[in-house]
Amino acid sequence: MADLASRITLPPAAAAGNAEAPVAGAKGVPGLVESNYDVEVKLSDLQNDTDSPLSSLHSFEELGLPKPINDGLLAMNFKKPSKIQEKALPLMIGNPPRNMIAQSQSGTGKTAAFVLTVLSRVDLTQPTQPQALVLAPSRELARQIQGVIQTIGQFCENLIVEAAIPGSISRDTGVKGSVVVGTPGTVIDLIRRRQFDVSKLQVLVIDEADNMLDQQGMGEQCNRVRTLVPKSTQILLFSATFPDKVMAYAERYAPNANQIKLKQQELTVKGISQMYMDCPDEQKKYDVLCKLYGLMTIGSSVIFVRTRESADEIKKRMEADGHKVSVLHGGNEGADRDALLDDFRSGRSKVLITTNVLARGIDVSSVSMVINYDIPMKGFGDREPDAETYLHRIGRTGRFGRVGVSISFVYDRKSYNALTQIANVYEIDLIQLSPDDWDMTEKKVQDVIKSSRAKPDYAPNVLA
Ligand SMILES: Nc1ncnc2c1ncn2[C@@H]1O[C@H](COP(=O)(O)OP(=O)(O)OP(=O)(O)O)[C@@H](O)[C@H]1O
Repeated sequence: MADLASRITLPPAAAAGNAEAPVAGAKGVPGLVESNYDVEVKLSDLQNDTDSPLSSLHSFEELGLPKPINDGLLAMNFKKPSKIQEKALPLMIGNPPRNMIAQSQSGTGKTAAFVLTVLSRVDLTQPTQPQALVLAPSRELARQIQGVIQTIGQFCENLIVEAAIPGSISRDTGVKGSVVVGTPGTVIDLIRRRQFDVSKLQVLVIDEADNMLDQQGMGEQCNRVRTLVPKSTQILLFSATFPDKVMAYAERYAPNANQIKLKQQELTVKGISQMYMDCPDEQKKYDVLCKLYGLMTIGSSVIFVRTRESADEIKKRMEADGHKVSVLHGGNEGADRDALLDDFRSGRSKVLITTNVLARGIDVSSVSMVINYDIPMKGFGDREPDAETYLHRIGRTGRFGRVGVSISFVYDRKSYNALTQIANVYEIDLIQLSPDDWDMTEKKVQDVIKSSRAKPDYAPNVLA
């Protein structure tokens, strides 16, 4: 297994985020419980470094957004825009409205970029008339985005933000929000049952657009939504990844769009130290996972596995071995899923086992470690590595300048080859961890995680 091992040159991620000032997350988001644990980064340095995706030359005020929106940004403690916010916002809020296809690394503030556009377009003299629709691939992400809109929009009088996710709107009520955030299946059902009037829609945002427009997945549903909204609706497509085969379709979905794209080598986040563990066999993967438990609970951790069944199975085994873990996947009831994620956000649970359902978009700033217990593979045949999902999974850590560790487990030729291919796609050098030299493994992981200087109590929204 020489290929991966010979590429051990990634500089310690610690260098990317020298601890100093706490960074605001989506704190105080209504409906979302916030963590009392957080890590610190020197954001001011990153935002002045022009090579960083967090940098900008301008302030939010220079964008000319209405005062209530600027007040919301202040309340979030967003001092300066990130690069994607600085570049995309002027193009999106201008008139006449133009479509946008925007790509930026995970955790760099794409949500606020489209949320500010949505808020600048809605006419709140008609607060119950749906005017903006945001589509997301999971209920968890839809709820999170709803919370961000409510927080940034907290000074926008009469703003109503509704979630259109399974179980959120009963059959005898209509959608009564100026902004609606939902999952495609539920949104289509609501439109078909005439509970959701889309005739006055100004903006349609598709978050995680490459995933959403993929014809193997929710592409058909998103297409239907597109045909149901007015032709003049401004279309905004956002993601950290846009593989070529989806990009061609995206350009048809959002014609004449302004485009902000990244090169393949720019996609990884510098603050994430990407490591891998070469395990002797499948059984040892579990043993190594348990040994890592102490390191996982320095901050919070997410363990990604391939199937719901293995998620449940690993939870059972870990609990029997005395470890406290929780599990969230698509087989759980909606209300349970909400409660499980709220517990994880608040730090009540610190190790979350999940499937790809949480691979995209979820923003929990205390996550300092991501484990790929199974390497992500595409489709049913499991033949091809899923490089996009890998990037989104590891992007659950290292949010907005923070540092974090990802550890991918390999144990046979197939998993090893898959990880090698993923590393080649992004031209990344993975750091090898040895299951036989535990002292060194602990040191390598701790060096990164401890450099993020975990604080026991979170000081909400205060930037030094
Ligand atoms: N200008 C800003 N200043 C400070 N913090 C910010 C700013 N913009 C966004 N953030 C914070 O950065 C974090 C990551 O933002 P966000 O969730 O929008 O990332 P993203 O680019 O959508 O990531 P992903 O690709 O994983 O969906 C959030 O906690 C958000 O509150």
